[in-house]
Amino acid sequence: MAPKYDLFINNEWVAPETGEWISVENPATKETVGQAARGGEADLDRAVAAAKAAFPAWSRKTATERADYVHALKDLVKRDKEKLAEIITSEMGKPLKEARVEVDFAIGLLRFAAENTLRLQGEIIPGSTPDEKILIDRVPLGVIGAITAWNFPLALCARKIGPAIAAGNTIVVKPHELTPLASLHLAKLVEEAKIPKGVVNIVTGDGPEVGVPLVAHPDVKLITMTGSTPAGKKIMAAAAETLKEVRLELGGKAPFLVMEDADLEKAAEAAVQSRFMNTGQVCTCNERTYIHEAVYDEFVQKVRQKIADLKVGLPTDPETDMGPKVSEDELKKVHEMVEKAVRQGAKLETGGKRLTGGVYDKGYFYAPTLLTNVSQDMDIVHNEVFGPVMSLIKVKDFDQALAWANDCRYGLSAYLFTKDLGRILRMTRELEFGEVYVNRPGGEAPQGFHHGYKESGLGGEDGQHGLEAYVQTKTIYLNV
Ligand SMILES: NC(=O)C1=CN([C@@H]2O[C@H](COP(=O)(O)OP(=O)(O)OC[C@H]3O[C@@H](n4cnc5c(N)ncnc54)[C@H](O)[C@@H]3O)[C@@H](O)[C@H]2O)C=CC1
Ligand SMILES: O=C(O)[C@@H](O)[C@@H]1OC[C@H](O)[C@H]1O
Repeated sequence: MAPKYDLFINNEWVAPETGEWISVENPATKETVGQAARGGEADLDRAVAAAKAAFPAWSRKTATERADYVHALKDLVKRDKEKLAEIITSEMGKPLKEARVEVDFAIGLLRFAAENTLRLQGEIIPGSTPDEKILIDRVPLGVIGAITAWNFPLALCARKIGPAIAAGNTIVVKPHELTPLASLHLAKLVEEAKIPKGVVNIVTGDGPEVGVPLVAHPDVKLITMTGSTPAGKKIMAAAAETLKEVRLELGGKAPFLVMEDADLEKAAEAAVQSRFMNTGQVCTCNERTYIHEAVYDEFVQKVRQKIADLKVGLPTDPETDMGPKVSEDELKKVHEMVEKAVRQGAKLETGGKRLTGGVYDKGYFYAPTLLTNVSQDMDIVHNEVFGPVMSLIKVKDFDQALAWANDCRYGLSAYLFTKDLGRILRMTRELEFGEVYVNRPGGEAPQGFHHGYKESGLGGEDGQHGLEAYVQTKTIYLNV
């Protein structure tokens, strides 16, 4: 039977004040796989009050004590890896093998937070008199508000909960309304790990009813959000009312540069993987592939074959490489973008349509799509597709590739395939992206730093820099 979840507030499961629940749909079958409470503002207020009440005791625990709790949570996630992967797949549609990778990533994020909270060091600097010392301490902020997207239902939650609580804060999480189930299972593990009440609270519901009051709440000190650029801008503007810090992980439009000296086989493999992983629904996906004209034809041949080899099907089938889009709306958005690109002169090599027949009729399956003859002025080169559509653009040299890569309002990830160290060094200076993959496919590490420039966001997450986002400095002029 599909599970029905209440809200997780103060380590208790409480019914929403709205008296309503959201049905969560499997995008591969349209079956209901669970129900999550439709929270409202009063629920959110209760959750923030619980988090605020929990803060003094939690922040007074030693870093080691907090780390032990986060380790315990991580161990339970590890224990439930298969169960969590199944939940992710059922609510989001990514192939089970990718869902397992997501669980491993969540484990890595929790592990990093637990292992590194003792490294949140302060500073001692000379005072203004011989007897004075100035201490710059690092202290937690208080209640954190976290808002997540649907493409990584578990990892995005872990990415925010781990460092926030390890650093001594308490947290209220609003998962995406399409995919709340993995985070609710995580809430059960928070309970089992005996993390004290009120430290982690999960309020499900949609953006206007839970997200908006979370951002507006005066007792919430920092908002960390993953999602679209338009929503991120609204959140930033709303947070200004209470002068809250915001950390925003937003859209991307990653360029993938393939130069004439690249290992073409590896580049083609990585380009396809980085485009079609999670059905193209990752902010770091290869959204536009720039290929040097000397190797363009050979590269097209290689990616055409690799795309033809992709098996689209039920995400629970071990043979499946690519599952459905997450929703009907998302599928339509992608299809309209492809149609527009073709109207603007792109050549549709393969795909470009919804898949039908057999299992496809039940879900939101879109054919892996290849567009050639794409030019820099087309809309598809500038707007985030977030779907299984590969756009190939021919460039005459590295200068043109760099210029076109930077001709973009986003600045999260980029890819470069070349053996030329001079080009690699030049790219480090000139490419306007916060995360660059050189001669490898995408996929960030928990110890790295996931940070977008321009309209891709603000602040960044992961690693030591990401952990430090959850503390503020306190300057103490110490005189005895
Ligand atoms: N950065 C990324 O990795 C992601 C980017 N996207 C992009 O966003 C597009 C739309 O996806 P959506 O799910 O509609 O994203 P969205 O940005 O609307 O939703 C993300 C989260 O923000 C919440 N939210 C939305 N508006 C809010 C507001 N004003 N105040 C507080 N919370 C708010 C939502 O309830 C959800 O939990 C996708 O097609 C894709 O292009 C989607 C998912 C992840
Ligand atoms: O939201 C996104 O798409 C990214 O932040 C994504 O989250 C987990 C993946 O590893 C990231 O690329």
